[in-house]
Amino acid sequence: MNILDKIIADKYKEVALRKQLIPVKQLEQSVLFERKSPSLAQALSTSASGIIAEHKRRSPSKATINHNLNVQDVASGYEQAGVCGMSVLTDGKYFGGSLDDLLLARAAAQLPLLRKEFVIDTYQILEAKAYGADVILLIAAVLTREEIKTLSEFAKSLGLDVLLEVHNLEELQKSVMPSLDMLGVNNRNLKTFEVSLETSKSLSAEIPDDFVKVSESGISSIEAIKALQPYGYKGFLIGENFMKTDDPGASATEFIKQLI
Ligand SMILES: O=C(O)c1ccccc1NCC(=O)[C@H](O)[C@H](O)COP(=O)(O)O
Repeated sequence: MNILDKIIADKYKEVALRKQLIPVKQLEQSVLFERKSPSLAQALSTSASGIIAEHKRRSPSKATINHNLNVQDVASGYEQAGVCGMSVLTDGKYFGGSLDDLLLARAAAQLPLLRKEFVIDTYQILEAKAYGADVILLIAAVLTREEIKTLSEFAKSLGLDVLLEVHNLEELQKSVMPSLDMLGVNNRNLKTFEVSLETSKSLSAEIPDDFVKVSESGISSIEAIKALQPYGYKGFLIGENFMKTDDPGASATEFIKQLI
């Protein structure tokens, strides 16, 4: 079983338990349900930098990245740096994140927030809205076309943007549909954890122009972004490169200053 299969098997159990504890009605009563979400896709399409900066304590490929930060400080630091959006990992077991992280990021910053989660159920999209997200991630590798359609249309009905993540051509071809806003190519091979920007480069021509293109993972230099821009990428999801520092906001500020 690869890591993604393990994460998803755990996620089905977790979501079933969460549903028992907090009914849908209660999520819908969150004051954040009334909030109009700013669009990350729109922010990326008009931005000179296109940075989506991530809050990431640890991951299956890196046991420790940074456990010494407050998510609220990271969120306000990223906002001051001028990033287009922030990605908040909410998975606990594999990434050390939580929905509370999302809520605290929401309280600290106005920028578009992505709930970075392994979404397999509409319930998680209601949670995303109730805890202040503006964007959800759907991962093509773990969803059927029908599931992608149901989940993305549900997210759109709540006013959320949808980022669909692919790793290869097969995943891309099965997933393209109008209820998606952004297509993300993940440069990390989830079997070997190796990262290669070639994945983004080789898939770019297959992504229809209607979608904002996002390159994800393994981006740690201005040169990497300059190399991806000619392939049409407008968004760049960066986690570890900022989070491994003592002050991710300051490091994003310096990065963007050099980029634009
Ligand atoms: O990061 C991992 O090890 C990982 C393993 C299995 C599934 C997903 C994983 N990462 C999620 C992400 O997509 C990244 O956190 C994100 O793209 C940022 O990547 P990086 O800049 O390389 O930290």
